[in-house]
Amino acid sequence: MLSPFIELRRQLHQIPEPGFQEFKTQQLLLDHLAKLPQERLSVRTWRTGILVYIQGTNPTKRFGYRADMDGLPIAEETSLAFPSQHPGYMHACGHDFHMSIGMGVVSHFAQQPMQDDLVVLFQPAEEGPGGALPMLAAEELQDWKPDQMVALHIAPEYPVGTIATRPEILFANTSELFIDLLGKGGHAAYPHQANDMIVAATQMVGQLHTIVSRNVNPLDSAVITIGKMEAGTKQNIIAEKARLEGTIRTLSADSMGKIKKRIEAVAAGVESSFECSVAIDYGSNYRQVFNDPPLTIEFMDWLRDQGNIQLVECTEAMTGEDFGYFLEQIPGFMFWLGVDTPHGLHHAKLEPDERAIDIAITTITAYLRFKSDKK
Ligand SMILES: CC(=O)N[C@@H](CCC[C@H](N)C(=O)O)C(=O)O
Repeated sequence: MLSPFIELRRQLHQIPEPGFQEFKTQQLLLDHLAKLPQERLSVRTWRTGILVYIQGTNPTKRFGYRADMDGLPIAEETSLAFPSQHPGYMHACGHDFHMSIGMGVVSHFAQQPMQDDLVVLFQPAEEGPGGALPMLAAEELQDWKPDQMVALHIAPEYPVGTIATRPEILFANTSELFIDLLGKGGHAAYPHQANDMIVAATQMVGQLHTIVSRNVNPLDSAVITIGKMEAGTKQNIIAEKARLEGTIRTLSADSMGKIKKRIEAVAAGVESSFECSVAIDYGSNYRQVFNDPPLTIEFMDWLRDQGNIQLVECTEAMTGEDFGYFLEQIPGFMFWLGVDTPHGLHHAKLEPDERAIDIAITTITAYLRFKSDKK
């Protein structure tokens, strides 16, 4: 028989929704919560998110676990028997796993409470525009703010039964990047009477790709990726507009500032050489995920003592996570959970191994109980 949390994951997998539109997801989670023993549970909603308070038996502290909720605009290409029912949307970053693990943690402590209190947060919009910062500021969280936070992210590259983490920086600083170029359209046969924004945009992409290699210290990692490019209406019309959409990733906050200055200089150059206008919008920006060193080292030592998990001390990743905002205000850490699949995060064929769900629930509940009993 399937574990109830694998079943829940399969239901969640079928209803991926964009950030702050996780309406069905929220309802499904609320329905699940309603079926649990209610004596120790209090539930609040915030926008499309949910906050669950589980009262301990003799609390002196409040722990927190955070799961993100949104899906991605990817058309699923997996061979799963329970694919997305929302065309063009997919849980391709494991948030269906993160939520079902969160529900597993709630369910465990609702039935077998620990001494301390626990708040489990189901947070919308991690992929953008970012739910963590407004959730942290929300009234609903103010009197429930945890003293320590933990979160996980699925990791396709590690076998099931593996946990990878490190003290200090785990994930990078990120900034979204939206660039709108406006020139002059015209007839394809009269290029001299127009300013072609396809040519300007492709030149600009080339120049943007020199920034990391030429302007950033090679010992300080950074990434600029343009993931989307839009321009033109028809093959014989010169494009008046073009739009580039991308993301910037850096390990140091200093490099993020430098890169933005260079992007603005490149934009000014494109404006003057193509006689066009270039508008830049940095969208939402996420703080690095900085794992509290003493808590992370304590967790890693505890994991080693358990003997049932393969612990990897990993390097930093250039992925971003708005959980970084939680860690800026509340000590804690994030870790990678091995789900062993050949396709990476944000891939249409991502098929994480579901055995990792129960492993994560067992590990997190045992760790929180160890922390709670350690007084
Ligand atoms: C773990 C993961 O894949 N996170 C996302 C976070 C998105 C950040 C933001 N919307 C951006 O694109 O800069 C990631 O893409 O790393």
